[in-house]
Amino acid sequence: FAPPRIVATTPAAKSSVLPLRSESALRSAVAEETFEFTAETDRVMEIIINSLYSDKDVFLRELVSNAADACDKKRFLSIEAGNAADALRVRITADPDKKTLTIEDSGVGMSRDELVANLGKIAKSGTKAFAEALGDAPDDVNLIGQFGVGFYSGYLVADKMTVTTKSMNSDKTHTWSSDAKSGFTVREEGEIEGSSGTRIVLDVKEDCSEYLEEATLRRLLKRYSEFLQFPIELYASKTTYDDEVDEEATKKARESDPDAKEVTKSVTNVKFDYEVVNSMKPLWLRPPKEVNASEHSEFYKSAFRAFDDPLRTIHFALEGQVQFKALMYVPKSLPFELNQNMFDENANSMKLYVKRVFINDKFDLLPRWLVFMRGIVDSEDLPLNVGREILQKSKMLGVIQRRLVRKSLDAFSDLQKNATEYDEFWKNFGKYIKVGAVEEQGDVQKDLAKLCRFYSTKSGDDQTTFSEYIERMPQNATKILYLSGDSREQALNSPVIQRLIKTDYEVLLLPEALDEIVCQAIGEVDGKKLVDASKDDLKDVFDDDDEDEDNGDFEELCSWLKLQLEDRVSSVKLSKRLVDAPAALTEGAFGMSPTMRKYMAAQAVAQEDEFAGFGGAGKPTLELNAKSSIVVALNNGDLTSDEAEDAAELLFDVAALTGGYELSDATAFATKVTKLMGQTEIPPKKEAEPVEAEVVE
Ligand SMILES: Nc1ncnc2c1ncn2[C@@H]1O[C@H](COP(=O)(O)OP(=O)(O)OP(=O)(O)O)[C@@H](O)[C@H]1O
Repeated sequence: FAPPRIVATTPAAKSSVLPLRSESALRSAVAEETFEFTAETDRVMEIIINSLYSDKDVFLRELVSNAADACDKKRFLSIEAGNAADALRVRITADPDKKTLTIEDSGVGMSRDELVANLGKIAKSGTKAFAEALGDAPDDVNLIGQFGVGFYSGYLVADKMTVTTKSMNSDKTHTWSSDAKSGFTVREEGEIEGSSGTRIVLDVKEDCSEYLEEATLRRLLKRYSEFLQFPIELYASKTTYDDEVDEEATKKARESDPDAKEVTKSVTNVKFDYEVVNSMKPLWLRPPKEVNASEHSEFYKSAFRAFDDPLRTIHFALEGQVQFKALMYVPKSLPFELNQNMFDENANSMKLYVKRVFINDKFDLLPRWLVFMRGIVDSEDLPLNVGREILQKSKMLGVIQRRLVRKSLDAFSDLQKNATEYDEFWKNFGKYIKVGAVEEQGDVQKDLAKLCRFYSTKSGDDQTTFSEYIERMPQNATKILYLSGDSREQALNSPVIQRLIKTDYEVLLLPEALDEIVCQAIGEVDGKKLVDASKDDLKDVFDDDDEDEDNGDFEELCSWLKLQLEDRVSSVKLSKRLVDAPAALTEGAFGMSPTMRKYMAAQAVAQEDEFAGFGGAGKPTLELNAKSSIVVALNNGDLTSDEAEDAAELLFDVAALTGGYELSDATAFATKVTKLMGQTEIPPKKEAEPVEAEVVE
């Protein structure tokens, strides 16, 4: 049955959510202003209209979630003001004759300024990032929601959108309208009695008429709005089979028997009315065991605009002094917003509800290293109408936070049981875990340390955990050694750990400054101290401290080198750690590794603060390899010669380069190397062998 044309007298219009005047009355209203979209918005709309055409369905999810958000806001504001909010609902009406689809809500609505601001520019992340991401996946409509361009997705199916809205805080009603090509107009509709709300009318494109069909709308709304807390009502047909008196048959029957009973017949009646299509039972209130994976998946996708399934689901209720229900998801991929800035404030997606009322998603329900988690907390005891600051400090919130962190840690540690899953997790969220290990203390830090992975001299392309490292440690060994570097290869090739590698003592290789900060913060794992291999004297590692500390036959060379390199080294001594390299630079216990020096210097530049110059703190020690031919030659040579001076400089520069330090004067280094190359004798060209001509028959 074809759905009817909607006229003013149908139940639909009578019970309109937003009590507006008829359309002609609206049109007669006053002055209209014309606006241009910001350049960014224009670009996004262009992308939406031209490239995102493969899954147009999402427009309905976007517009219905905006409508439900508006209802959420109104409910919250009404409670805060001590008023009862009137019936909150969202209504969807298709008119196949006019080719319009209308989405109405009785939410907060928008004032004129809000209309211009919210629907004139991109709400959140901006087009640049949007367009960049689309570069890789030009057809991925799921990105729309993630970029906060939800409203504009309406243009996937509509040539024109008209938004009529009345704000909770204003008596005036305004209409926004745009064909997405030539900016938008806003006009005032004059005073209209009644409550706030928004009505969006889409002029549906010729080739999108399926979105005017009841079956399509019902299917999509079921998918997208099942978990929304307000009634989502679709204007739909209802067929009833009623018994009616069959006059004709009754008359006939009574001709032969005047006392015959009325004859009835069954008739089909089709009525149109609004029908609630969602169950409105929040998922998190249901007993965890009764919610299956596909329900979680649907909920996760619709509540958090995700496009893949969650990696893990954490669903629990806490009873007792503090009561709340929580539902958290570990995402499978890094949420888009975090691509640009790993702690983007807008990326926080933990929603706080108090007794089923949405409060907001801006609370720090989790420490910042868990910013990637998505979820909902519904508290029974938090006050509904208290300011954010007070609530943020409340003890109850502290209890909730601790519990959420604990449950998250349990889930991560459970993930470790599945190597493939954990690899994926670590690739996406490893840096958050590391930041957590730096910022947390006590048991939480210990648990985070268990989740950390690092490259090592024995791990190859895989990474190792502290506990795997400890299992491989020699008996009685007490130190977990690490070395930072610009890259894994650079650390691996550093002369500082040559002998450790030769003697099979494992060293963690840390290619990022954060890794080193993590090791320093953790300090100790299962009683084994974490020690920087370039700072430690390694006495107990090599077990050969019988050799005394003095520099023996090299005493004079060491003192001379110290004088030569006075501004760059704090001391010069014979080394126990070297195998092939002639020399290495090492740091004292309180020194700073080259990686850390560079990191601090970069921070100082970035922040332009008092740390500037900090990178130069402390001088390293130059350690010499007594078995190296160049060191032996220097020791036996004339230290007053220019050649000895050059060799001393080169010795230092090579040690600095291989250790990951930056050369202070690269030109001087190049000059010396060029001079050396000049002394290299390259054998003369070999006589070319006469080539025998091939005989072609
Ligand atoms: N039905 C509505 N009622 C009231 N305000 C609305 C409605 N629809 C949109 N808005 C306002 O317009 C803004 C922009 O909406 P849009 O969907 O483009 O982005 P968003 O909802 O903020 O971001 P996201 O889509 O990522 O949630 C919203 O933040 C809201 O303030």
